[in-house]
Amino acid sequence: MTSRMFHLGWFLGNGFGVQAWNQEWAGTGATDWMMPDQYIDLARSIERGGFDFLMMEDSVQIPNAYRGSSEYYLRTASAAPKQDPAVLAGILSQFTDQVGIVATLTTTFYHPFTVARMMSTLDHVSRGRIGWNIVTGSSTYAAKNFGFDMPEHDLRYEMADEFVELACKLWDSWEPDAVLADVEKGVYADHTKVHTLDFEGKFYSSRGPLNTTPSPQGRPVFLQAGGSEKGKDLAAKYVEAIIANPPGVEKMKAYREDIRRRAVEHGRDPDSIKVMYLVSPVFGETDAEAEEKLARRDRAKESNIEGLLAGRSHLASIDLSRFPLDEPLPDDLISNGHRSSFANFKGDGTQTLRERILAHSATDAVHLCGTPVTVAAQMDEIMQEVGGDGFLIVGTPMHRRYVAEVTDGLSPALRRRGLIRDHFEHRLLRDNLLAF
Ligand SMILES: Cc1cc2nc3c(=O)[nH]c(=O)nc-3n(C[C@H](O)[C@H](O)[C@H](O)COP(=O)(O)O)c2cc1C
Repeated sequence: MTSRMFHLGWFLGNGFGVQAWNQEWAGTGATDWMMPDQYIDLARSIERGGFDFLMMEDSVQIPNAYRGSSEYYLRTASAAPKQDPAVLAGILSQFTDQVGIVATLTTTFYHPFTVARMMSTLDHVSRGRIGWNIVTGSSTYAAKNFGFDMPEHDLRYEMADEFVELACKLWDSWEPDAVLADVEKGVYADHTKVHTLDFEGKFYSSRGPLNTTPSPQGRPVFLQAGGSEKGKDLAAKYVEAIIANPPGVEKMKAYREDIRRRAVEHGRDPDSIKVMYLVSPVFGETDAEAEEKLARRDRAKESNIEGLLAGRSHLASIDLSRFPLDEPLPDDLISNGHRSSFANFKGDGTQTLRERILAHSATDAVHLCGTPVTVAAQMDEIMQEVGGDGFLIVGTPMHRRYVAEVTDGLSPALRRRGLIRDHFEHRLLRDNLLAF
């Protein structure tokens, strides 16, 4: 049986932040992280490697969850400092031609008009290659930077729904043929085709219209990564790609079936939403070398419990230093931050916090390990089992050597099996993403 092609994205998990700054192979990351160069190299490499898009994480705070302090995060440059991914998206669009560029912008802290205008501008300057990772944010401290307390988890999704509705209306406020640019007659736009909205919602209002013209894609491609019930519903209603991290092939399959069912309930074609699974493959010159590397990484986790706890505390907005390491977390502990990821992390209550922190991976739905040829075969088998639609590679560690392993090792191996594109058929990100 011939395998179906699948999609690849690259997830820049620490956004426009400090990457592998003090590790082997980090290059000049410690001093140059705030400059665009390494991201330009990354974007060009994944374009060569046939990826659909580069997705940049974002958050808008210096974390303070672990021990109620920013000490760990600032000492280790963990999740902070960080710059605005939308600025980087604009730069990357000028150094690439075909790959999609996805920026994260939060619905909880920004205004729909700001996001609609920003995305429209980026879609223009990239000639139709922009995506928006729609997130509701998770950190109490981020909310405080904007002067309010973090709204409750499900309420944030209700706000996000109205946010996207209004943003769509703003993108549609110009009819497609409103721009004439008639130099001879001296008429730029037909004002009768540019409409005010006078939108009055529960959370947002806006007069409109948008003060920029319709962009190549009309609106950005929508992506989303929340896996709670509300998160999945928002995704099923609006997005073209959902990022997921359900552990193991069976759960991956069930997750995809669930999303496709929800999409149908929203009157959509289930093939118009791609489910992409987080993975961070480990490569070696031989399978044995890759296994050894993976084992070394697992051993390194054991000596970095504090770092792992601090990371989880940040994502969950819960100070995990308060809980005994050798007992399970309390049953009734739920997160107002990354709710579904935290529930996955907690497990079924039979393992202690220490066991969970060592066992759970935030970046791997399944473990991929071996030579590029071996990993390509593993991906083939998993995708056949799951049914689609692709993988989102998390660069850990995020440095140029790892990028090369993926784009110049794995991508050619996947191409030889006919699993990923060998050229971009279309100009627009949406068309490439929905092409198969
Ligand atoms: C792969 C992945 C990427 C994410 N990227 C971001 C991000 O850049 N910024 C952010 O605030 N939240 C991000 N999130 C959080 C989700 O979008 C979502 O808001 C969070 O997981 C809570 O949703 P849930 O409770 O529905 O799971 C990400 C989650 C995942 C799994």
